[in-house]
Amino acid sequence: MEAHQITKKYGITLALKGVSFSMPRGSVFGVIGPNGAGKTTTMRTLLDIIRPTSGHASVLGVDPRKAGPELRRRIGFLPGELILDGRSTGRKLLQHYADISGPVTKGRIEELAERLGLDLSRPVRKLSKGNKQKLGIVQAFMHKPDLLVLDEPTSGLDPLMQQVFLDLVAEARAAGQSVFLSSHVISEIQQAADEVAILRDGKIVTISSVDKLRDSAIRHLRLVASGISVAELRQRLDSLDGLDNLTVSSSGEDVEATATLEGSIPPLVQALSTLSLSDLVLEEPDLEESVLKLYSSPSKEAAL
Ligand SMILES: Nc1ncnc2c1ncn2[C@@H]1O[C@H](COP(=O)(O)OP(=O)(O)OP(=O)(O)O)[C@@H](O)[C@H]1O
Repeated sequence: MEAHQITKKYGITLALKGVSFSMPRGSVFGVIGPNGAGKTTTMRTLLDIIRPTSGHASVLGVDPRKAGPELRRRIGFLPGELILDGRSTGRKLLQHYADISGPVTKGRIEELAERLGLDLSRPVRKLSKGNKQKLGIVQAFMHKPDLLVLDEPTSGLDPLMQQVFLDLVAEARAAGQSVFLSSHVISEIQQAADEVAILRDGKIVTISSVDKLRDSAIRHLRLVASGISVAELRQRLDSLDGLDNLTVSSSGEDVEATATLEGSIPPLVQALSTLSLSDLVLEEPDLEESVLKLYSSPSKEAAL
């Protein structure tokens, strides 16, 4: 799937300001961004539910504006706001969708429903929000489409069901299907996606592999040293690249320092090598913190 400089205006609101990306077939591509960033609008233009103001896209190698039901059948779409016929039972509704976008392998709907703990015999109007979302997930996955487009797929799902969903994504990927998903949950993107785009204010701020994003993420540092003054320790750490939010204080005989570290570790290890340390903690990179920084900081507008 490819997008080239897509813009979308709603009246005077410029919802998309030139969105471009390329997603290799068979990969899982995640989009994250704050509310109103343009995630849903991006998906809708890719699926030709709405027309872009300018720019163009290619979906499964086809221009979605020119493609008909044949392309739609190759796509499984889970919209952010599901509108379902409340009078039908889940089973009837899914059968109806299967008639439109099938073929669906016999037993597939039941298998997915069972894995998600979804009762297919209940009228849709009596289902909870999470159970309606499960129905949406089943209809997106059931016909094993070449491309899955999923808008906030785990919204309303409990942690156990979120894991089932992640399993379904992993299986789709293993079967060669492509997955384009949006999420507010960074850990979910981290687990599910190969690549992640961060969308902010109608623009892609960063496209990066999840591994690269993790490498560039912020770590928290805490150390306790003895035989050194507060001023000396501060001086030694202050000059390190990527070290921020440094605090140094004395506690009895010892000196304690805390900081955040963004970037490589060896210079830090070298700076600490001659210290007499009684404690040293360098936490797991905090992807969430790095991403939230990208949501708001104008200085990070370059691809990682
Ligand atoms: N039909 C519409 N008419 C007018 N403005 C719209 C319409 N749909 C979206 N917008 C505006 O376009 C911008 C992008 O909205 P969009 O729904 O794509 O964001 P989003 O990233 O999906 O947000 P969220 O995380 O809250 O779902 C917002 O400023 C929104 O108010």
